[in-house]
Amino acid sequence: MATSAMDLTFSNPLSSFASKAQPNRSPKARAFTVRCSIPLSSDGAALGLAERPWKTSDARLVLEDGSVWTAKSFGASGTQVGEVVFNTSLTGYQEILTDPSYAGQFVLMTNPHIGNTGVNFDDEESNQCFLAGLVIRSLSISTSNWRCAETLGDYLAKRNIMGIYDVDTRAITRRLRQDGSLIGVLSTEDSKSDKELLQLSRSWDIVGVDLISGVSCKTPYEWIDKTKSDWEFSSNERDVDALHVVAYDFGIKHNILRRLASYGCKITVVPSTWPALETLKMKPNGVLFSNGPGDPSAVPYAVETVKEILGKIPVFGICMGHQLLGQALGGKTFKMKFGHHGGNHPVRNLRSGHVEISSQNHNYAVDAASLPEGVEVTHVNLNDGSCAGLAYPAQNIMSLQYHPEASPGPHDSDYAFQEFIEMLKRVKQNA
Ligand SMILES: NC(=O)CC[C@H](N)C(=O)O
Repeated sequence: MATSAMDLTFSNPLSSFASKAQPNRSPKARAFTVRCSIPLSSDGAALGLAERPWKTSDARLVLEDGSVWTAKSFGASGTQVGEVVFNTSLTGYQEILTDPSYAGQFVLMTNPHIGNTGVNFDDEESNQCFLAGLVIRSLSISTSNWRCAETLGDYLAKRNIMGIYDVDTRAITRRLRQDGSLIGVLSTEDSKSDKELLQLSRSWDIVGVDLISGVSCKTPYEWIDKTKSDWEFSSNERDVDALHVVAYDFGIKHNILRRLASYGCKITVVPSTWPALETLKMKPNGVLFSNGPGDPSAVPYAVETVKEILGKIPVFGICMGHQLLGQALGGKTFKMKFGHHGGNHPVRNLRSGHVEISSQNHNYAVDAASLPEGVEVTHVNLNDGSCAGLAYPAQNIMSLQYHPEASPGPHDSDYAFQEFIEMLKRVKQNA
């Protein structure tokens, strides 16, 4: 049946409350617009019944444990293999889709309703979607957000990323919690049997694979963008005499760079294979080792680079960067059962005693017991007691297993950037 895209404007039932509470709010905020498709009869008259504005073809997700989950497809079609992980964030699916650390993984969102805010120009965490695919319970029939530029389905289709909906995400999450992360194959191709897909899932692995070389930039570049005014909740002190930070791109999220720029840093982003010697020649005030996908044990060349820089320049490691630092200091990393993926992980800062709610995305962790003397565990994940942060003050080293740039997620951990800046200033003053 033919459809006609149209905008429907509704008055906001909360508008009288909103206008009393925030008298300066623009009148626009009192109405909202829903983009939807109305099925048309042959003579073009609207029938009044909403029809789903995306194609609905059948898809299967076959897990390595032999289970087969039928679903509807959106985004790209085809056959794709990857590791299935669940993410408990309630918001921020666009930042999650563009987080390069998800390369090789299917992200299953536990929040059942996804797509309602569409996608926009501001929330990209990188220039590409590197994840294997998106698994959700229900795809929103409409988008209603003032920043929306495109529907989620169109966005994924253009980036050739597969998505499925109408799948029992609670049941799969329980299975992953019980059995650990599983490899899966997602397919829209009827010609492939369940058995073939199962074989494919069992012949693929994510452990021991270097995934950072596929997502890192190829040549160095300068970064200047800052976070917007809604992030000015902390001091964001701007130094006239800017601190120069070299950021190793293992799959870096843009908000890490935006936060550093907002704190007054001049930033040079370098590829994962950039020699330590070249970095030392640049005489930066600090080095950042970024987040990144995959197994930290599969990238010994990156650990070597970190080792060559430690003790010579103050460093900050985030997520993969933290794991590489742990290894460079002589510690070990291990694969967790199903990892931490979400915007609601409680972490205790052991120095201040404060608990922060943090944004996390990792499947590996540093084994705190393997770390040499002098290395301090500064943060602990309160869900499972795993190591969430390290410091080695004698060598001006600090790191976090989670995401202080909080995109998406709560801003509780932003102070870590301030601590990094203070460390750089201290070292600079004492030089
Ligand atoms: N966000 C990240 O940097 C992830 C680190 C690593 N790839 C892991 O899964 O543990």
